[in-house]
Amino acid sequence: MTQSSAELYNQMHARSLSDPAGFWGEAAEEISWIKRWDTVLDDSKAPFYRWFKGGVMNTAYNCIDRHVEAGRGDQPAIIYDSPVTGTVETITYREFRDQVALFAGAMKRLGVEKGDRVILYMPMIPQAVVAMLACARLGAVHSVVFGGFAPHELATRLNDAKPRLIVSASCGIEPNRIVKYKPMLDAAIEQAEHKPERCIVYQRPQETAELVAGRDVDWNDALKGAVPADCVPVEATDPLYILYTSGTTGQPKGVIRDNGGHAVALKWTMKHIYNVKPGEVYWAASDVGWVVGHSYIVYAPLLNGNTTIVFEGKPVGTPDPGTFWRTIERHKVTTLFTAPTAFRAIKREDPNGEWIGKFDLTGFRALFLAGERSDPDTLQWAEEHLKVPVIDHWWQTETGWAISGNPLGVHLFPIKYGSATRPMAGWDVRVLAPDLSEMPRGDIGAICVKLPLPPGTLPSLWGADERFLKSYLTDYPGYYQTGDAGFIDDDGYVYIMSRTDDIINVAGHRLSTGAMEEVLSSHKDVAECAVIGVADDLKGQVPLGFVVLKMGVNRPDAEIVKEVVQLVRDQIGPVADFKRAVVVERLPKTRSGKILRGTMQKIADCQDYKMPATIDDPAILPEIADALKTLGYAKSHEGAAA
Ligand SMILES: CCC(=O)SCCNC(=O)CCNC(=O)[C@H](O)C(C)(C)COP(=O)(O)OP(=O)(O)OC[C@H]1O[C@@H](n2cnc3c(N)ncnc32)[C@H](O)[C@@H]1OP(=O)(O)O
Repeated sequence: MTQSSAELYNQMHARSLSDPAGFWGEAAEEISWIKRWDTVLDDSKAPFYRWFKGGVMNTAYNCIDRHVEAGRGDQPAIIYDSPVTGTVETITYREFRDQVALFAGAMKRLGVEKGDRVILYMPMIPQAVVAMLACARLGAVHSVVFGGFAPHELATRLNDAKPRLIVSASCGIEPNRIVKYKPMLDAAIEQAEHKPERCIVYQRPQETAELVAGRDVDWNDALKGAVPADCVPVEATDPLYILYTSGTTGQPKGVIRDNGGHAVALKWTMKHIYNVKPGEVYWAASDVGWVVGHSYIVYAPLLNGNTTIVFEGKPVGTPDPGTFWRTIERHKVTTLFTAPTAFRAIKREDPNGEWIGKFDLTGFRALFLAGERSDPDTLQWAEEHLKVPVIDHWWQTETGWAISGNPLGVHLFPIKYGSATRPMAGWDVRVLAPDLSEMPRGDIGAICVKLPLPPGTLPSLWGADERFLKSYLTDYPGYYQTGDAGFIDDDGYVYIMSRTDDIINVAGHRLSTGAMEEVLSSHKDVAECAVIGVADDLKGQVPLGFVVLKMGVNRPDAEIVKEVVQLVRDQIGPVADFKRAVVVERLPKTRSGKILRGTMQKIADCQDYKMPATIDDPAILPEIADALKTLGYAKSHEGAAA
């Protein structure tokens, strides 16, 4: 009797939980090791688990050199497609190996060694990927900072990661402006306590950055006379990169990714989750500054011997809403991965999908969505117009790859709108009540994952083991607390509904309202404040601020609002999209002084809410509703439902 593919998934998932060492030990055969591991899963220091302890390998070798040696030297490794500069450039695996080895040699000459940190502050150009892989080649630990962050955020990361070197570029290109990186880099270094020894700057034709003598080196000068560097053997458990993500305060969390477990897990996902074969063209339309960029623009496709697209553009406006389909046709992309917000932008400009029909998408097989909750309308629109499986999957910066999804390479489960389908191999997903009991199927609770987490997930936070324990492993002992709330239905489908903390998701970007409140509080006229995330048709959520002014301040409200908006842009960056704020007399609080942000958000989004039993002064809520109405929110608010 032949086994159905659904049974295959069931067996695979069950085995990955009952025999993780056997399961991932087999998956690790797909990776090239210099020395095999002593232990697949080391639990001797649980809850700090380590994968492939004793194993020695090099991630860059697995991403590049091994493919050249196996005959893929002439296959494109990277296609750089930049509608904002009108450039299309192809780099073969052989060329890529040579560029990476030479740049690694240049960094080595500047003193970068195994274990050193290197911060990359780069736009979406191939040099960003070259620099990432060059770090991996040397065993140096890269930390990529998204270009939409302001100098203050970069400075915070400099102080935490303490890099020896920064690699940057003269500018990024947004559709409406050139973003000069170098003044921001200089400002960040000025603000930071930790100063890097050197900076390498890639000068783009659109902008020439001024270099600081003795500290900054032009990318091309750094390469002159450099000796190509070999791959440095690293322990499987050595860090490959640090990627910062929003915490509940202004201090972001440095998620660590190791080398061995990461390579094993990501290679596995390409076949089992994405159903992509070596040699095919895979495109994650994101940014290397996010985990999607790390995992699915860079490491997973390269580990799998795919061609990856580095796309410097936006879903609309560069130049039109057909840019995704043009790119798929031009490069014969089989699989696209992007955030739902990108599709909402396209749908808004091309509601009938007319641009899709203009291109030949014959070889296009699947669309994957992640980064925020996929709204059913957008997903159905994509299904209807693309006529391929559209798969929502759920994961986080911390996890590095999908917790829950639809494993296209094993079995395509029927799609249920609003659900990220089933847990992937290695993920023992549970919905828990605060007393650790499991919620009945269909009931909402805290989504947690029973330890150990599979390979490729965060082993800790950079220099912050205690924060790692407190943030993820303390409230639900024996489990990883995802910070998401949701439920599992009778068929085992996972539904993610909301966050359990103050993190909001703006256009697929994870942001802390607490960090924004810290910025607002620093304004000289602000006595207290609150920031909430309100629903937005395009971006999913956008932040909205309330400020209470200090006694005696009598400047116009509009002036102060303008200043606080600018302050957040200057301190966090344009990516926060903090453009809406209002001055109020007072904030609604509980009798113990806790601001009722959840209630304010419900009023803004015109949702029913219950009058909190602990509210100090119920009369404040109508004041909040009136203030929200001035910004176009809470339009149909008529008061509390109960
Ligand atoms: C699964 C694990 C994860 O969640 S990893 C994270 C996954 N998330 C993603 O991949 C992000 C998906 N979102 C996007 O790619 C963009 O938001 C898309 C959809 C392309 C829209 O871009 P855009 O039109 O620029 O809007 P936005 O909200 O991103 O930008 C807000 C303001 O920030 C700016 N910005 C953006 N990127 C940069 C950059 N690299 N450098 C400098 N500035 C940047 C934008 O220009 C915009 O500025 P402004 O407010 O209009 O002046």
